[in-house]
Amino acid sequence: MPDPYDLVVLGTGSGASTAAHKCAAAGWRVAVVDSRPYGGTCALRGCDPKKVLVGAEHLVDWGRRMAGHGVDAPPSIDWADLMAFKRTFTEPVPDKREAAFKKKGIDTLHGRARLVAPDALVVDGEDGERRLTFEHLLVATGAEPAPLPFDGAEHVATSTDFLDLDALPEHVVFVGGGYVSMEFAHVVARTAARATVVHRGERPLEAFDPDLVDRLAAHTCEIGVDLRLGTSVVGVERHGDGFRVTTETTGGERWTVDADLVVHGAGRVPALADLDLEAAGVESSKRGVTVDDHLRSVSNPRVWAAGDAADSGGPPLTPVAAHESHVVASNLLKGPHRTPNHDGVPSVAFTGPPLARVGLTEAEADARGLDIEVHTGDTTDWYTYRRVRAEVACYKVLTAGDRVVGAHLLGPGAGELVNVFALAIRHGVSARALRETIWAYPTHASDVPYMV
Ligand SMILES: Cc1cc2nc3c(=O)[nH]c(=O)nc-3n(C[C@H](O)[C@H](O)[C@H](O)COP(=O)(O)OP(=O)(O)OC[C@H]3O[C@@H](n4cnc5c(N)ncnc54)[C@H](O)[C@@H]3O)c2cc1C
Ligand SMILES: NC(=O)c1ccc[n+]([C@@H]2O[C@H](COP(=O)([O-])OP(=O)(O)OC[C@H]3O[C@@H](n4cnc5c(N)ncnc54)[C@H](O)[C@@H]3O)[C@@H](O)[C@H]2O)c1
Repeated sequence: MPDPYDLVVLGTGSGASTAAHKCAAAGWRVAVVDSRPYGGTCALRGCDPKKVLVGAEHLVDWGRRMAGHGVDAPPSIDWADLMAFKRTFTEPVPDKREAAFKKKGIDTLHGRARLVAPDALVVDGEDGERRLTFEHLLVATGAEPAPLPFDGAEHVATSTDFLDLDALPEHVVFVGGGYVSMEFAHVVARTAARATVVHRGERPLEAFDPDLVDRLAAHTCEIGVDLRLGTSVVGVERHGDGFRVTTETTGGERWTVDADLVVHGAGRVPALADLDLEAAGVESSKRGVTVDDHLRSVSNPRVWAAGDAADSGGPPLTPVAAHESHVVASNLLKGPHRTPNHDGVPSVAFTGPPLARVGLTEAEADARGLDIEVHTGDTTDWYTYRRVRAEVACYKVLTAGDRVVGAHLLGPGAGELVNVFALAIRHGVSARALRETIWAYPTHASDVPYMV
């Protein structure tokens, strides 16, 4: 294998792949390194397997809502079968990804990477340690579950463990009330099992519109999830065949709940801990590798970062990691000229129904001093939502003059519809243009003119 490399890429997920492929296509000598099977979080342990489970959950929920309205016997989830179906998506990924790298002439290394000098690293693999030197390094090591600062943290399963369960235990307690916990709790609620979410904040899904979150939170309780707000998990211990979870409310009251499984949904942090960045003079913060506007390390010009491991100001989401990988590739090949554009990045919590946002919240628009108009309403009695017997559906769209600056959607189809508003925000499509577009009917998008 040639050494030094023009580019070594740490990671094989969304933040890594584009840069590796583009630089190899330009004739660079490239190596990729991963300590886990190739493919990264999204394809193997995140978005893709999660959405397979969510798809089944939505089918069960829709079937339940339609029961007695032309549909008999709502479907039910067979967990083992669903997991087998999920694995048809995840299992082929590592070999396919590695073969694609190799086909482009990229060297593929397996093992844990650690920096040892400003231009060198060591890969600790099955065949022992191997030292590599590089002209450029891309850190795309992603994120990992945040360390939990309480006794018994070793008993807490990760989202990766949850997504690979052969059987779903009777009662699952989730620590935290963000994306992971809320999405998984809604899946659990559509099985024979029970879910409890223990969240320390006053609302779950804190980055979303508070009014829509309140509706979703109420619905979450209605479908049987025990949602404990203003409550922190402060300890987990073994108890019989399961676990006892100790919690404390903001008022200082202690409460315990017994669980068959406790799952970490308490946030993720950049996976930099054992990279030894200091050895290469690479500065980082708790949000990732400290980078300039071009995603280059501020302290070591050989080093670049993209995705969840980069302190780029972008949210830790797959499309952002992929976009940043493009930006790094472009800057590596043509010199630093491109900056990432994080405007109008949509985000969806795939609960049942999904909750989506893009652009600014009302509070963020106020903080920027924007003179906004708020278009909001309950849509459960609109045709689109009555037809599927939606129990909860609403929207809030923010405009400043003729400009759409934020959109917040809750209800079936929200995860697709938000992309229309993302297009408008990112490319300056006016509210008037959205009203005057001829949308296919009847579709979720055909409601857009009534929302702006
Ligand atoms: C359960 C879950 C669900 C999610 N759902 C969504 C969703 O629906 N939509 C969405 O947009 N985002 C979702 N995300 C977030 C999304 O998965 C991430 O933002 C995205 O995968 C980040 O890509 P990345 O390339 O930065 O990192 P990753 O895909 O995490 O890749 C990093 C790679 O680096 C490797 N690595 C780390 N350290 C080292 C080392 N020292 N040496 C060698 N290799 C190393 C890791 O093994 C990993 O393969 C979800 C995340 C989770 C956990
Ligand atoms: N649909 C999606 O796009 C999707 C899905 C899953 C994950 N993700 C990504 O993964 C990241 C991590 O997701 P997540 O759900 O783990 O974290 P999160 O940051 O969304 O939410 C975690 C919440 O847990 C709370 N918390 C922390 N410790 C606690 C404790 N001891 N007791 C009670 N509450 C506690 C925090 O206050 C926080 O609000 C997200 O930021 C997101 O970028 C995205």
